[in-house]
Amino acid sequence: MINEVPPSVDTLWDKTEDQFMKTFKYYKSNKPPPLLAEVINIEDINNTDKILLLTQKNAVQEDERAKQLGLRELKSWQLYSFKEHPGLFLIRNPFTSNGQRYWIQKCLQVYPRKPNKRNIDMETNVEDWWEACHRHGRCDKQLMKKLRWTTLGYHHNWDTKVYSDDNKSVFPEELSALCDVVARYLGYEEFRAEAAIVNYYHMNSTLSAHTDHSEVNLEAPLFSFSFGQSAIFLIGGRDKTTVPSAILLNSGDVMVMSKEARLCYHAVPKILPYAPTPWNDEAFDDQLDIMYMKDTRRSPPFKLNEWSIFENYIKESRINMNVRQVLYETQCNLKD
Ligand SMILES: O=C(O)CCC(=O)C(=O)O
Ligand SMILES: [Fe+2]
Repeated sequence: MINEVPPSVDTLWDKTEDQFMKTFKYYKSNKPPPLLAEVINIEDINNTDKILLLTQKNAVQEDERAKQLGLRELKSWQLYSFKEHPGLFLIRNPFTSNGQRYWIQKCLQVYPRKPNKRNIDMETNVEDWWEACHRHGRCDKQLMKKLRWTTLGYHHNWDTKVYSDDNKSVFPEELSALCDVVARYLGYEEFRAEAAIVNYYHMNSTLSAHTDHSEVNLEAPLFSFSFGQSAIFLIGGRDKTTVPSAILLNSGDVMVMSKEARLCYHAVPKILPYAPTPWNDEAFDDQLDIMYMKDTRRSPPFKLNEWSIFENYIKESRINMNVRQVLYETQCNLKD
């Protein structure tokens, strides 16, 4: 009788190895730069059999808020799913040019204001970061580069990873409406935007492997909006032994992590320049009749002639708005 060969130490090691980290390092590298042939790019879908176009134009119900939020008609949206990642969806840039400008402006001029929390709070107590960056007609590049995140609604606690009813501010109405439109499009009628992290990336920034599990309700989807330069987004499995897929996220793209994908490891190992400038394509003054843009309560009126200062930022940066529901629909706060 032939003895079965016991699994070698090598094979055991392979199974438990941090495959995620290996892939992360590969894409993060500058010398040599990574090859992009394996990266899933929805702008080049003929090149991949890993995604499916799901859009059913006839079945889509329009939402009258879409235009006000800088979104195109819902029937023109392209929705993709990923064969290897159940629950992961990507809507290819559903924003108009003015829509992109509007959200970029909100993320720079409005969301990083107190009482929202920011990484820079450790070293400065400026009320209004964007204003401080542009005081006296100058541009403080050093302060500008320092902002890496700001949190909205229930503030993410980076140390304890636990949300608290005592640590939240009002969630921006327009961002909640944006998520509501996207959530309904996907059949999530009950979704409530309650917490967001706005991430600011420069060309050399990365975001390491993590899962987002602080929310009480992990059954609700997570909505991720990307603007500016592109990112290689990695998504793997529930632990780091799965080799992750690499997906290119471009300006305007909306990624939705639901069900299984909501629990999976993900990361951003690389920011890549994005040659098109969709925020310029058809941005005209006469399209600025967007209701939320006229909302002057929390943000100054949107002025097109100011766009150049936002453009200077976004042509060398990426912004990601990462929005979550924290509670179950039956809860009003964490203590319920
Ligand atoms: O920047 C991204 O695309 C992902 C951000 C993210 O995963 C997070 O904020 O938890
Ligand atoms: Fe995340």
